[in-house]
Amino acid sequence: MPDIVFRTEGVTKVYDTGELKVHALAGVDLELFAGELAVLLGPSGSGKSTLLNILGGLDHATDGRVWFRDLELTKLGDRGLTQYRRDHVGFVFQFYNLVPSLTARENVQLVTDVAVNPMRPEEALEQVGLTARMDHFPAELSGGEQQRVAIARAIAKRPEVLLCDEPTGALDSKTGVQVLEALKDINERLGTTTAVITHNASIRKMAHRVIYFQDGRIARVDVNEHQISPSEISW
Ligand SMILES: Nc1ncnc2c1ncn2[C@@H]1O[C@H](COP(=O)(O)OP(=O)(O)OP(=O)(O)O)[C@@H](O)[C@H]1O
Repeated sequence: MPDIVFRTEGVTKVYDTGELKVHALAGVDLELFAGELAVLLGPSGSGKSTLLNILGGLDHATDGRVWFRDLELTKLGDRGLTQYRRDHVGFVFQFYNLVPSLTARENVQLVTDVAVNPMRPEEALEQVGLTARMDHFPAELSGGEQQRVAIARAIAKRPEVLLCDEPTGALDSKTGVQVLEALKDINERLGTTTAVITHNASIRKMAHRVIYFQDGRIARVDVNEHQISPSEISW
C-alpha cells in the first residue's frame, strides 16, 4: 500500500465574482504519495493552481474533502490552515519573492529564525548548490539562482511537502534545468513529497507520476516507469 500524504474527495471550487460563477474545480479525487515527485499538467485555466492552493492551505475548497495525512484540511479555519502551512508546507512560485535588501543567506534566515526544527541557512543553500553565492544580494544573482534561493528558503524548515507553481516559468531552458535539478535532488535526498505545476510538457519526463487536468477535473494520471534526469530535458 502506498503511503498517502494528500487525499482529496470530490473537491470543487467555485469562484463567485458577483455576476459570474467560475467553476475552477469540478470534483477532484486525487492521492499524492509520500516521497513522490508529481507533475501537474493541463491547459491554462484547468484548475491546477486552484488545487495546489487548496492542498497548501492557501485557499478553501467550496465542497469536498481534503486530508493531509490524518489532518482534514477542509475542517480547518484560517488559523488552523496557517499553522498547517507553517509546520508542513514549502512553496515555490514562478516569481521568487526574495527580499532585495537581504543576501541569499539572510533571505533563508527569515524562515529559519521562526521554524521549529530548521536546517541552518548554509545547509539549505548547499542543498541547492549555492554555497558560493550565500552572501550575494538577489540583484547579483541570475534568475535561476534566485529561484534556487527561493527553494532553499522553502525547504529550510524541512517541510514534508513542497508545492511548486510554475517554478521554471520565468526561466530559460539552461537555468530552468538547474532549478529542476535542485528540486529532483531535494526530492531524492530529503524525500520531500513534491508537486510541480508546469505548462512545459517536457518536464513530465522527470516525474514519478503525471497528473493531467482538463476543465477542473483530473483527466488522466500516468505513471512514469523511467524518469529521466533534468539535464536531459530542454525546451
Ligand atoms: N481568484 C479568482 N477569482 C475568480 N476566478 C478565478 C480566481 N482564481 C482562478 N480563477 C479561475 O479559475 C479557473 C482555474 O484557474 P487556475 O489558476 O486554477 O488554472 P490553472 O490550470 O492553474 O491555469 P494556469 O496554467 O493559467 O495558471 C480559471 O478559469 C480562472 O480564471
